[in-house]
Amino acid sequence: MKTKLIAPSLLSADFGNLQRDIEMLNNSQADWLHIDVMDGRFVPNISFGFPVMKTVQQHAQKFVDVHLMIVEPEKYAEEFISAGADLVSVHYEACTHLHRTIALIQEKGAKAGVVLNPATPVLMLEDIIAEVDLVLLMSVNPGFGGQKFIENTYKKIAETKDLILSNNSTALIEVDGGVNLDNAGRLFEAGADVLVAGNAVFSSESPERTIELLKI
Ligand SMILES: O=C(CO)[C@@H](O)[C@H](O)COP(=O)(O)O
Ligand SMILES: [Fe+2]
Repeated sequence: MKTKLIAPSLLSADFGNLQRDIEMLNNSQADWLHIDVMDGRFVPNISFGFPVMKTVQQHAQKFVDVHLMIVEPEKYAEEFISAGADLVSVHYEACTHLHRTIALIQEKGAKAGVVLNPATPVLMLEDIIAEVDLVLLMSVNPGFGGQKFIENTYKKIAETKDLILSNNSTALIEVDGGVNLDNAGRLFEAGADVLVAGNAVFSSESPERTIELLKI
């Protein structure tokens, strides 16, 4: 899979014009569509679930990247895969049986990612890194778009890269939260493969142009 991928987050899209925004992304250089699912329990916010996923499935022509910010994600992962998810990422902090949940996602035909909150150390992944397709590093505390990027993420990217290399893993590194035109280049240089961008894309004058610029 090629690196320097951009995954615009639909959380910052115009929900009254969701189909229009998905079509805009289809016609842009966006590589993935990032779908943030929040349950009001794992994070202090509620976003959307299956009805919105249905709209995404009907219109998206891009790889669909689902970020589950929910408790007991193992209960819902399969339904998100049936609804069109190509990749399902679950939080380390939300999984009692992470190994089982990763295997379940892969058995149901999707790629599986593990997500770390800003305060969770990378070393917690030592015994799961060989199994996952992607590590998603949160660079803000999950729950909301438009927050300030946490600088400690650069250190965590380097640690994740080392962990991946020392385990002969092919996992991608994705960074999510506060990504913008000022930090995207440095994040790719540090070793990120995929950058999620919500506010930076959707609050810009030209989302298509911003997506192009985020790759430079
Ligand atoms: O998972 C989350 C937030 O919890 C993200 O995917 C945000 O939606 C990214 O938004 P920006 O920080 O880029 O505005
Ligand atoms: Fe996200």
